[in-house]
Amino acid sequence: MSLLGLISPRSQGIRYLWNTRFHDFYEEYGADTISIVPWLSSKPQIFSADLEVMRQLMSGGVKSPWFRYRSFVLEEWGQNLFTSEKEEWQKHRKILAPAFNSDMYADVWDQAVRTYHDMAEHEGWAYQETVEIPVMQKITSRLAFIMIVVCGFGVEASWSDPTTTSTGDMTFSEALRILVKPSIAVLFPKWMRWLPIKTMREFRKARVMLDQYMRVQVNERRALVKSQIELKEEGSRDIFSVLVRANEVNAQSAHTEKLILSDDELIANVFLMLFAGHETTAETLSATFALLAANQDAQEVLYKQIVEVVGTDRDPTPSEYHQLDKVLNAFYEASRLFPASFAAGRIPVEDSPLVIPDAHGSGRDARIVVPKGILVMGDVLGVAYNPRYYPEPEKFLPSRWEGNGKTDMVTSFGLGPRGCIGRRFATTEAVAFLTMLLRDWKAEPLLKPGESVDEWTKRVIDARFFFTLGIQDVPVRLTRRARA
Ligand code: HEM
Repeated sequence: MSLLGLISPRSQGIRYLWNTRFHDFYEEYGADTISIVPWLSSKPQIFSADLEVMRQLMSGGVKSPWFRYRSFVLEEWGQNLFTSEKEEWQKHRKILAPAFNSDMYADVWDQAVRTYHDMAEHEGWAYQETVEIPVMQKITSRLAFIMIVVCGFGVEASWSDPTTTSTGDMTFSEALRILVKPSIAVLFPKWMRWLPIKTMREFRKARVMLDQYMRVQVNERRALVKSQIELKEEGSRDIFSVLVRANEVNAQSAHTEKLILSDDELIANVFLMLFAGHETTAETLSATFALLAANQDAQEVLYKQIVEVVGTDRDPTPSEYHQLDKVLNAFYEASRLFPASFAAGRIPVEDSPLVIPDAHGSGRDARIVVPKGILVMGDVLGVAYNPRYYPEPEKFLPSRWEGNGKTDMVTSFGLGPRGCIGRRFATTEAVAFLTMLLRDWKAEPLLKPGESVDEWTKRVIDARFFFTLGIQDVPVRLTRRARA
């Protein structure tokens, strides 16, 4: 979409995709894939809410001619798994994938449980019967931040760490928080960071500090990992340590020496985790709380399963993840209704065929060739609200994910070999945290004076856009559940 398109009242800016998700847009043209031809200037674009078209665009691995639309935010730290294509992408994926293993997920689970206890203690919830949370995102964002800092970087972080920048030197945690909070600083040209504006100054300082810190860390961990390998000792399980270790092992092996990341690439990938995994998880979790608060029956189903599986007097263990499938399904359903990554832009690097299925009875599939350089937008929101795939798409129905193979239809984490590498990281964190919180508390809408639940739902269950799609501020009231 052009700048003019984004600001024109007819297009309603970036909310256009949200406002058209109920398919009137596609129905108007009798197709799930349409082309948009600008009146004055700029190239035509193709939009598709068809799952088959999305598969062709998004699933491609090393051979795919469909390159991702460039993301300046994710390029901030250099080439990484998200921004690279073809053989370069394959190299990054092969090195990173082993870090996402069952040990790491067990670590994520334990850390999410620990963080819940830490939060309850520091927020003073222990002796309260009700807790009012004006903005749930403040909780989920801090959780997601701690998770990625501890399990991604291997750095200690806790609920009581300061959240604002002190006037003295920044801590590592503070600097990360500045970079990770949705800031317009990343969107402006780099020279603008030298302007005498507080946000820009802080951003620049945090950026420089983290860069220096990470370079020292790479060297220190490399030395540590080398000695661990020699002594055949087990290393730490955070992503950073696992990557440094994989790099060292590969560097020592004649067969895999091509699978080595430079220091810059290593750092770029660790920061990518922070960006790709923080806001996405925090917003989806907040949406899950909002939807469960507005749908008490669905919340009771989860509560029942949590008590059946875990009981009320011990913490859940990582091996119970699969038994808590109703909790996972609620998170999946929230990610369908509020897909953080709401559109998948792809541009072919050569003229490329695209099959457009006959979704509305036109008689046959269309086979087109998309010229090199034309933007094709996989409309993730359009698919998520397409009644051909999800009956009554606007309803929050976690039970739609029950049954064998149903979760293959989860599109909110991407598709195929280029799908989200952090999917299990996010779902593990979510299931562990939801289990802990919903076992202790019943979540309900926190209403304004005189407001009804319907009015709350209208106000809150609505999209908000920044780098990703999120939900409006979620105000929730927690009431303590009686323990058996
Ligand atoms: C609810 C949480 C999350 C959602 C909804 C989500 C969604 C997605 C989607 C849709 C893609 C594919 C985008 C495309 O093809 O254009 C993706 C890719 C990716 N995600 Fe996530 N993500 C989440 C959490 C995470 C976490 C926790 C991490 C890291 C710890 C992560 C790391 C990545 C990376 C590195 C890629 C690029 C993979 C590749 O290109 O091979 N994500 N994510």
